[in-house]
Amino acid sequence: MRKPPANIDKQNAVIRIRGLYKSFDTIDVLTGMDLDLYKGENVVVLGRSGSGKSVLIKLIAGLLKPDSGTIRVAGEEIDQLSPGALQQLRLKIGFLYQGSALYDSMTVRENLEFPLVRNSAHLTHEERDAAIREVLKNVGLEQSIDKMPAELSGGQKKRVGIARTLILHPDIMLYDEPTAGLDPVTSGDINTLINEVQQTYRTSAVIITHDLTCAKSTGDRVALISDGKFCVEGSFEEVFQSGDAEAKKFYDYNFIVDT
Ligand SMILES: Nc1ncnc2c1ncn2[C@@H]1O[C@H](COP(=O)(O)OP(=O)(O)OP(=O)(O)O)[C@@H](O)[C@H]1O
Repeated sequence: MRKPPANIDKQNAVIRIRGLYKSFDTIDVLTGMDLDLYKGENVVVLGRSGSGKSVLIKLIAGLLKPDSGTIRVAGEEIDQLSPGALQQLRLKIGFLYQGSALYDSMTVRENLEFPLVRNSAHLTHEERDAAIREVLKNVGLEQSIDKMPAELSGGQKKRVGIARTLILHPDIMLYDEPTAGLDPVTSGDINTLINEVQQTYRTSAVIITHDLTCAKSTGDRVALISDGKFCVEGSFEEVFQSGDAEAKKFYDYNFIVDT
């Protein structure tokens, strides 16, 4: 699948990262990374295992602190924010964790109600119910409202995970390997959903993945990490026709589904 064109505002960077460094003990993970994510844009971040993709999105979400460099999210420099202000900013960010991170002992409805009760306490019971039904409809899972996570397939769990982040209407989505562990057809459905989310909710997104089909299908721009920074970025074709040695290795060992 080819990425449908998006409405991107190049004058408006919702994430701006400059000179980002992050180390753990003796490992230098990010070594001076720069990145802009524009309003309405999906950027796919590719990189080998251990190259720092998850560290990058945890830094963006304020879950880790940088050693140096700046990260501006929605106009705020996150390192400078008080805990309360960071909490407020986080409401603008939807984070889809690799394992979807659903509460196993709660139904789908309860999983979606949880963030609403915590963060939108003013809503009435009826308004909460309407919000849950609307978001489930938008991810194609209205019928599963009373199911337990154990009764759902991997793809359905991802959909509920996406619904749970969307219910707070985030401006920015961070997808951590959204197709990992899914078969190619279900992965294709998730890629389609990521693009629908971009259009319906006007989100900007960072999508980290190893999956080049996902990159090609969902990325308005693709950026490849090597040695702690981006070695090449551009459209999918630009990156993989660039002649960059890391991009070539990445491409040669991937299986791309062309539908
Ligand atoms: N909290 C932490 N403490 C110590 N080291 C960490 C921590 N988080 C990440 N690392 C290290 O940082 C490096 C980058 O990890 P990261 O999870 O970002 O890789 P990744 O590119 O997401 O890999 P994968 O594709 O396998 O998920 C790894 O060497 C990892 O061991």
